[in-house]
Parts: sequence; C-alpha cells; structure tokens
Amino acid sequence: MEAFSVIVNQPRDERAIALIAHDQKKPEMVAWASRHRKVLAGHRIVATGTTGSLLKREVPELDIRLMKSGPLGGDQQIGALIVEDAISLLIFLVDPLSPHPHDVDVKALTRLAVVYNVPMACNLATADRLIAGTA
Ligand SMILES: O=C(CO)COP(=O)(O)O
Repeated sequence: MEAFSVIVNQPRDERAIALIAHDQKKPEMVAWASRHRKVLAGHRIVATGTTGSLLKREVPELDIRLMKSGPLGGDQQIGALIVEDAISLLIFLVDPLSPHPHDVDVKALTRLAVVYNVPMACNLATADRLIAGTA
C-alpha cells in the first residue's frame, strides 16, 4: 500500500504521528489537531480512515496518510507501523463508554504501543502534554 511504503523505512526523526479517535471523540480530535496544527504541520501524520478524512477536511494544512477505517483493520495497520518503528507518537482518543465491534483490535494496538515504548495518549490531557514535548 502506498500509504504504508512512504512511512516505513524513514529515518527516526521522520517517523509519523498516529491520530485516531472513536466516533464520540472525533469532535475533540478535530479541535485538538486544530489547536496544535502548527506543531502537527511539521510532521508526517497517519490516521485511521474516518478520523483522517475528517481531519483532512477540517485541518487541511496537515499531511495525513489514511489507513483503513478502524473497524476494517486500520488499528491493526497502525499497529504494524509501530512494529516497523515508523510511529513516534500515538494519540488515540478512546471512548470507554461505547461498545466497539473491533475492541480486540483496539486492545492489540494499545498493547503494541506499550511493548514498543511508543508515547501514547488516550485522553486530551495526556495528548496536550505529549504534543507540548514534541518539536
Ligand atoms: O475505530 C477506530 C479506532 O478503533 C477509529 O477508526 P475511524 O477513524 O475509521 O473511525
């Protein structure tokens, strides 16, 4: 996949920031990305399908590679990028109050972020602190 091949095998400082939000958290993700667009615009970004499409429309200055939608394997694709050392930061705004058919994929992705020691934010407070520490 083209989106994959332009992200893997990058020098470490060109690794991508991964952005994902569950449906109830998508408005928060758009507002967060908009608030931090100056920092984000200096990075490659990879996102799951629906989150990324929304961000492309609402924050057009961002360079976003779209993966599949989460329920169709997008979380797993981003997990694979973590394994390839292609992700510098994972911002995953999860909705803990709704059921998700692909819950096992969500767990697998967050597990890989822990295994590979990728800085990961699952809520806005942590996302703000992580991006503040990103050049
Ligand atoms: O479901 C998701 C994460 O588990 C997000 O996927 P979308 O961005 O395609 O909605």
